[in-house]
Amino acid sequence: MNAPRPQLANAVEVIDLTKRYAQGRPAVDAINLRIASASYCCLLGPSGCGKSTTLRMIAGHENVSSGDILLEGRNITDLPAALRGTAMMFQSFALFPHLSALDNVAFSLTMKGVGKAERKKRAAELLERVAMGHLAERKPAELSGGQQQRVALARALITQPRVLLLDEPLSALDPFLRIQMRAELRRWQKELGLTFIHVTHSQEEAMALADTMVVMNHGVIEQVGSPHEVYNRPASEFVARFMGGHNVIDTPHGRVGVRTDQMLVRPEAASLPAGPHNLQAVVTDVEYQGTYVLLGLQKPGVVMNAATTAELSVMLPEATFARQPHAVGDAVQLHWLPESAHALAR
Ligand SMILES: Nc1ncnc2c1ncn2[C@@H]1O[C@H](COP(=O)(O)OP(=O)(O)OP(=O)(O)O)[C@@H](O)[C@H]1O
Repeated sequence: MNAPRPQLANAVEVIDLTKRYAQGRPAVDAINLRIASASYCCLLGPSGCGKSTTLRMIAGHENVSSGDILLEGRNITDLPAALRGTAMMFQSFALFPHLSALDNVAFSLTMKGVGKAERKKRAAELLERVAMGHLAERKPAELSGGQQQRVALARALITQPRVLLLDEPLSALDPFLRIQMRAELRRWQKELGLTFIHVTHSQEEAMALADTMVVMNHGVIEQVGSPHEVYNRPASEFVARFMGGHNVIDTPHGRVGVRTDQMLVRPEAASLPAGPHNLQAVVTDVEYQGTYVLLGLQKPGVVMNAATTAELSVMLPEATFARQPHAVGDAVQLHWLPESAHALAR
């Protein structure tokens, strides 16, 4: 009998990983990252931040300029993609249109020289596992987006990877299906006990899925943490603005982030405790959003015209707004508790 496989703390470790496509700033600039075994990790950031390049280097689809990639302690930096223990699931699922679901799943076993009967058996088992056994003979065009995703998942899993790499896997789906499928991905990850590394530009998607979020910008990692940590304690001004739901405010003690739902709106003349936790402001926008009302505000004295955008936002529960409504042009004071303000690095 085989000894049980030791549970290694890190599935993937990236050390000083750099990718330089051309002269100038590297696309990925000496990043260091540890991704825990059997966790769901989301690489998140704006277009061009280097998240796909990072994923492709882990997959072996892109050479590294310098640095190392370890998978369960093995240095895989220079191994071909097929020998790494990773598998990739792409944006549009990249299924072969002329092959049935079963043959799509079995395909990479053909490449490995596995016999036909064995290929079909293993592919059929995996399709059963993703609840697609009854549709095994259908071609991709005869399947819904969600069903295609399950086939793509089965196809990626047939090589028995230790780590599944997902490059914007939900972006081709309509918004309703996207939410359904992300719940399914999360469920599969937990059930299979595999490590998933998922690239997305959507903060909402990353927060819904990730055990660990890695926020990137300009080829470097700005912050690593659980969705709760990243949302509640953004480390930098970039993370606070990128995650949304925060105001970035200059105080005499430096720049701070305050969540828009942790700001209180008081009348202009209200007497509030002195300190760096108050601001005078003028309401520039009132947006009804159902369970809450979003106020846009500017500092007093800003000349308003059609192009003026709100500098600050406050999210008020609907009932709070109903008790004390505000209209565009109202002068108010904003107030927040000292513990709601978090220092931000530039
Ligand atoms: N094959 C390539 N040749 C040259 N430059 C590239 C290549 N691939 C990516 N880049 C550049 O490297 C940087 C990072 O690109 P990358 O695709 O990793 O970003 P990304 O965050 O995944 O963006 P997106 O969300 O738009 O896919 C960008 O400036 C991009 O233009």
